[in-house]
Amino acid sequence: MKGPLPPAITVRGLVKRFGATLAVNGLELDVARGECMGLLGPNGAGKSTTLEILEGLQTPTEGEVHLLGLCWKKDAKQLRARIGVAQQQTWLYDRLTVEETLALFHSFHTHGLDVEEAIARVRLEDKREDYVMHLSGGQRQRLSLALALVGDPDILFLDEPTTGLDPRSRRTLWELLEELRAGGRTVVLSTHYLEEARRLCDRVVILDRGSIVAQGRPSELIASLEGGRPSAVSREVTLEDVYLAFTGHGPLEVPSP
Ligand SMILES: Nc1ncnc2c1ncn2[C@@H]1O[C@H](COP(=O)(O)OP(=O)(O)OP(=O)(O)O)[C@@H](O)[C@H]1O
Repeated sequence: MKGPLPPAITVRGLVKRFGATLAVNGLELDVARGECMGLLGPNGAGKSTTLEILEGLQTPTEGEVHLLGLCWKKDAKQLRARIGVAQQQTWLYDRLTVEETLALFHSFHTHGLDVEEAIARVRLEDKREDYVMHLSGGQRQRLSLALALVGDPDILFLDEPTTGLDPRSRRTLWELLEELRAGGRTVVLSTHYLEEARRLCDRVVILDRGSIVAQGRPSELIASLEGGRPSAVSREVTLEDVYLAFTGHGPLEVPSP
């Protein structure tokens, strides 16, 4: 008899050192299937390093990482086919069109979305025949997302998917990501935009200096600070307050455990 499906991601005792720098310091993480989890934290907190280890692009110094019950050491080929990655700066061929770029990436996969479907998912139909070098920043980001989706992955990793975009392009991308979420895919994204985390993520993990300083549903984290609101702070507590409080820079006090 088949047992329950393994969780999307489990991380145990993850450590990554670069020389004297401790980039990730004993991380423990579980991501359920279909969950959208956000990694937040100040510059240098270890978000990209953590994502890159999950994506198989870096090897951990210590610890265990399992994705869909598989691990990079033994099951790299299988895992490659089951994850999609959109990095902060995806390297693209400027002299290919949108359609050609997707066809190329599609050819790397044995199954997945067809090119037309991937183009439609990110609403680039009217840019299909444009060269990549003529795309705007937001259109490039949407193409990167389509490239991550073309293999129809079980887990999608997005490293700061909307950094550098204007507010309208950011909103367009949020709408696309909300649709993906609704489709039940597991998503892990890193972001500096708290509004993005609040809008898209079921759960956020706040990292600081390689360790988790807080985690939970955005609404739970906000509620956890409500009691510590000093009278000087009469407005509603926001996710920004949570972020600042847990990284040691905010006006609200973190409740003692
Ligand atoms: N290849 C590397 N060699 C040496 N140090 C590194 C390397 N990659 C990351 N680091 C260091 O590890 C720490 C964590 O970096 P990381 O890029 O993971 O942080 P981050 O949270 O993604 O930051 P940001 O928000 O600025 O992208 C930093 O101190 C960084 O300088």
